[in-house]
Amino acid sequence: MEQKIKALLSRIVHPESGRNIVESGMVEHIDAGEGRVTVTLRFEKARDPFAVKIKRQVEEAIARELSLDREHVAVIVREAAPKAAPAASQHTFTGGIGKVLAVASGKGGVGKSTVTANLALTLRNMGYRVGILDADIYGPSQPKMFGVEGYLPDAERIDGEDCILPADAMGIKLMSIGFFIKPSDALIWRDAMATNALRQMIHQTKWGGLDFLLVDLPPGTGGVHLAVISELKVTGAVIVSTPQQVAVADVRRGVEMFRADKIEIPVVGIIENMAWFTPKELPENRYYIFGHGGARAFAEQNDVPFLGDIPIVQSVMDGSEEGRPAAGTDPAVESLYRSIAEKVVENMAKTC
Ligand SMILES: Nc1ncnc2c1ncn2[C@@H]1O[C@H](COP(=O)(O)OP(=O)(O)OP(=O)(O)O)[C@@H](O)[C@H]1O
Repeated sequence: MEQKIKALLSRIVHPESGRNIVESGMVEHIDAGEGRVTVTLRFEKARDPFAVKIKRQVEEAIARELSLDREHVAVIVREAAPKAAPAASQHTFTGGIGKVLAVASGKGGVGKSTVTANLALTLRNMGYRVGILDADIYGPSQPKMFGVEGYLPDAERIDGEDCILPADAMGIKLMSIGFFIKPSDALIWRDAMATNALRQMIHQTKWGGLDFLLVDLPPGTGGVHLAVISELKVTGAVIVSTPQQVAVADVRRGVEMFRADKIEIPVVGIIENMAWFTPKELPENRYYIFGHGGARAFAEQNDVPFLGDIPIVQSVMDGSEEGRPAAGTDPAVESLYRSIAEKVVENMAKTC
């Protein structure tokens, strides 16, 4: 039985090495019997970006070929310990990236990922070449925003270097930490593990030529922010806030983080999201549920440009659910984002 399993696993190839997983010694152990199979795979790299894909391929192949239920096939993934520091001479595919715009927020749930997706699509529709790096390790939502959740990145070899292919999300090159981990993994990830994977995603993704790379950061300030800042030359940052969040210390801390000594990343502006609500039947009415004007005042007091406000709109929420950002489908939302995107381009040209 073990030989039979080995034979079928030898058809599975690691996209980066190009060698089959049996030949390259990745199949550490096979335990077969009583209608159950357990396979232990060993990956040389910590957080190998292809571990999820290969694990799934192994499960599918065994279940299919041996006519077993999927729950009777267990694949254990073992990985090498993460390396403490990156290789100094690491090759990078970031050379064609023009400007890097970090999108940050003081707290979670304010719509930072939604704003990133809509802003990226607007820039794309204005004719720019755009990429998104979804670095929100605690809840990577860009794959869902663009309806590419099932995407499993493949590898390609260019000039002797391995690169990972990003998803094509409505003409935007999208690389997300969500392509490599299960949603249930996200919460238990520690910054150190995430940093290692992020570093690979930044440098190994085949970005090609981009005018803008938008980075969807986790909420708050932390290790991932520092990792992104140290691996990528971030040209500017945008802060997303809701009216009730705007005056609080978290937003100020966000601004201070980018402006800190030795970091010195210009804050391109602040966007107020969920600024008001207009019911469909009363299109002239605006209800400022969470307060009014706070972001503008904060911007003035802290010498940060105010980029604009976005109301609570059903189409924005539906767009995120359906994998089609509203800035590409709802003309009212499109025009709000257009005005914000123009200011972003202008402010980046001026200050970055
Ligand atoms: N302007 C808006 N109108 C209506 N719904 C919105 C708007 N902005 C965001 N939402 C909805 O609010 C929810 C949270 O948005 P999102 O996931 O973008 O927040 P986030 O700040 O990125 O959160 P996280 O902390 O998980 O990273 C989503 O359901 C989204 O569809």
